Amino acid sequence: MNKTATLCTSLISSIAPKYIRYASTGSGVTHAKKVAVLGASGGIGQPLSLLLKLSPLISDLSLYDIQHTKGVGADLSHIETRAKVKAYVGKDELADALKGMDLVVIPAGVPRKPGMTRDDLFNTNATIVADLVSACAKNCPRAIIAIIANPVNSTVPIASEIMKAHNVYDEKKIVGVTTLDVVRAATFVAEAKGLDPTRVFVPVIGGHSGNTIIPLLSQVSPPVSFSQQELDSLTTRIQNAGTEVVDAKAGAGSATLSMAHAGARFSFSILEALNGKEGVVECGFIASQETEFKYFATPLLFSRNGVEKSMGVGKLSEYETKLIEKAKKELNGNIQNGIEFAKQYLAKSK
Ligand SMILES: NC(=O)c1ccc[n+]([C@@H]2O[C@H](COP(=O)([O-])OP(=O)(O)OC[C@H]3O[C@@H](n4cnc5c(N)ncnc54)[C@H](O)[C@@H]3O)[C@@H](O)[C@H]2O)c1
Ligand SMILES: O=C(O)C[C@H](O)C(=O)O
Repeated sequence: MNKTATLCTSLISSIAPKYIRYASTGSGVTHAKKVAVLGASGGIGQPLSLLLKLSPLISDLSLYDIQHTKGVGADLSHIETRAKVKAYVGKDELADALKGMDLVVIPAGVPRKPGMTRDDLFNTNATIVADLVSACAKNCPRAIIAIIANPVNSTVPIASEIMKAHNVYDEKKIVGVTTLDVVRAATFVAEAKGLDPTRVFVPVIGGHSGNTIIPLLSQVSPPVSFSQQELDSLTTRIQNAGTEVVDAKAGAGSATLSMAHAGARFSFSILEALNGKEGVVECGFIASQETEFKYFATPLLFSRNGVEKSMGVGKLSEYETKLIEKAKKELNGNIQNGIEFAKQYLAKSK
C-alpha cells in the first residue's frame, strides 16, 4: 500500500468507530430501519435528524416539515454515513414521507415561551399531531410512533384515538417521549452525589409536565440515599427543568439540544429492540392497564413488536406515593382533554 492509502485507511479507522460508538449502543446491526422525523426543520428536528443520520441502525431517513426541509435534507445528505436522506416539504408530500417507515418521531409543534405551561400549547399542537397521526394511520399504520410534541400528556391520547378511529390502533406502538426527564434526573443526581452520569439510571414515571413528572429517587441505580432536603430539591429541579431552559432561552424556545439527544437515545433503543436485542428498557408514556390512569409513564421493555410490556412502578416510597396523589388531577385532566379533542377532531373530519 502506498503512503497516502495507508494514511487514508488509518484515518477512516480512527474516525469511524467514534461515530459508530455514539450511534449504536451495543448490538450488531442486522436490519437497518426506516425512520421519519416530522418537524425535521425545527429546533429539535434538525439536531435530532443529525444524530439519527450518524446511526448505522438507519437505512432511510425521511425528513418532513412544512418549511425548509429541502435545505436540511441537502445538508445532511452529504454526511458519509449509510442512512439515505430524503426531504419532503408541505402536506402534499407527507404521504410519501411516511410510506414504509418503521419508526416515526414527531417533534412538530410550537414550543413554550416564558410564563407558559405545556398545556398552553394544546390549541396549536393538538391539531398538528392529529393531522400528522392521521397521515401515519393511512400510510404507515404499523410504524412505531414516538411523540415529542407537547403537551405529551394530551398528544399521546390524541394519537391513540386517531389510530383507533382508523382501525389500526396498536397500544404497543404509540409512545410519548419522556426520555429527557430521565436524562435530566440522571444528570442532577450524578451532580449531587459525585457520580458518573453515564452510569446513573433514575426511573421517571407519571406524565411529562410539572407535578406529573415523578422521579423515583428511591429506585436510583446504583443505589444512593438522599436526605429529605435533597429529595425535595432534586424532585423540584427535575419537575421544573423544562422551565429552567425556557426561562434561560428567554423567548427563543425550549429545550432542543438535550431533547435531540434524548430523542436519539430513545429512537436507537427502539431500533435495537426492533432488530431483536433483548432487555431494552426506556421510560415512556403509554396507554396504561396497570395504574388508575388511562395513560402513564413507566419503564418499558421494548421488543420487535414495540412496547413488549410495562415494567411497572416498583416499590414506591411514601414520598413518591404522595407525589402521584398530587399529580392525579392534572394528569387525568390532560388525558381527558386529549380524548375530548380527538372526538371533536374526528367528528369534524367525517
Ligand atoms: N417531550 C419532550 O420532552 C419535549 C422536549 C422539548 C420540546 N418538546 C416539544 O417539542 C415541540 C417542538 O419543539 P421545537 O423547539 O423543535 O420547536 P420549533 O418551533 O423549533 O420546531 C417545530 C417545527 O415543527 C414544524 N411544524 C409545525 N407544524 C407542522 C406540521 N403540521 N407538520 C410538520 N411540521 C410542522 C415547524 O415548521 C418547525 O420546523 C414543542 O411542542 C415542544 O414543546 C417536547
Ligand atoms: O419545557 C418544555 O416546554 C419543553 C419540554 O417539555 C421540556 O421538558 O424541556
